[in-house]
Amino acid sequence: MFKESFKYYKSKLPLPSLDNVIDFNNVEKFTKKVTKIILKVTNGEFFGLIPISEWEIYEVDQNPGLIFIKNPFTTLGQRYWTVKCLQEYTKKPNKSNLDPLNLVPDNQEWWDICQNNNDFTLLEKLRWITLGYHHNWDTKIYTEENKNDFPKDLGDLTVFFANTLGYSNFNAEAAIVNYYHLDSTLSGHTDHSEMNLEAPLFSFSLGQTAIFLLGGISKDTKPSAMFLRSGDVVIMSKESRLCYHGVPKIVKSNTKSWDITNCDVNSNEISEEYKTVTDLCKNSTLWRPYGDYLSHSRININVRVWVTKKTTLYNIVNEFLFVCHTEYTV
Ligand SMILES: O=C(O)CCC(=O)C(=O)O
Ligand SMILES: [Fe+2]
Repeated sequence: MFKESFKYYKSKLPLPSLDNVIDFNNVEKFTKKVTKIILKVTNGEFFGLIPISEWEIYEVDQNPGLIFIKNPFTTLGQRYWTVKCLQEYTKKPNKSNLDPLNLVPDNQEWWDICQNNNDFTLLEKLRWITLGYHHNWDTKIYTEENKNDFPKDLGDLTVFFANTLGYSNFNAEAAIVNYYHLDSTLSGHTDHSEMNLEAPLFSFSLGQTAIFLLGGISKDTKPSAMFLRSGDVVIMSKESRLCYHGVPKIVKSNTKSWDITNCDVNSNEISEEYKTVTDLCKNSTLWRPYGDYLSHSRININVRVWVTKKTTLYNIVNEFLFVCHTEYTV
């Protein structure tokens, strides 16, 4: 069933109908498929995010544990993470699919070469990078020998989401950043290599829109299809943590939420840690190549491992309380 849906949405001829794809921008149409979640926590702030009290959060009824947060990022927040994913996280010692191809000389950076030489071919060749504990694609394992420091800013962001959702001991230790173009797909898979399979996965999307499929623990379950747009956050927790998922199609978005200039692009209250990159984001000339990239690509940051097992009584109680305070139907 998963494969069938994947093929259906991937097809170019005939093009699929997108009528059944859950659209959180038009949630009234899907009241029988999603449940709105009201958080207990309403205060707390994090750089680049709108206040928690304004977050729109849903759970997909057919997939308990699949939590969707409709773009909680500000314009500046989306720009910040885009710049980090293209210009900084792509640097060594982080690993990428380009490493074995030897296309980037040791003393140079992928993003700089692409920009200086206008090298669109090299730009499009980047498909993934890994951060922290590097996922070994051949053995599908993480090891102590194959790890680097996890970026503090991305760790802090993910922990902020985890704490807000009731995962009070979450510790971001590894991530995969996926780079998609308009013809890219990601076939159905489960993420089961992590040592701690109880910890949720956090996924942050930027740029073009994905059709995301989430099925069951075997390929026999018909998956739910949903749009993931720029800024949307998906959390695969509980029963959904080990379910089959994939991206059969990228669709061109008709809005650019990373380009709404009257948002907070000019905001001044930015802490030192974020200042250099945010200055770049606010400068329309310096921002342009990043905006151009987003206009034909999608970036997905998948913070996916919590190697350390930190189940405490406090954790269990906290997660239980979170569930108790959430249920109500749209
Ligand atoms: O791009 C996405 O939304 C999903 C990525 C994913 O499933 C993965 O990196 O394991
Ligand atoms: Fe995955």
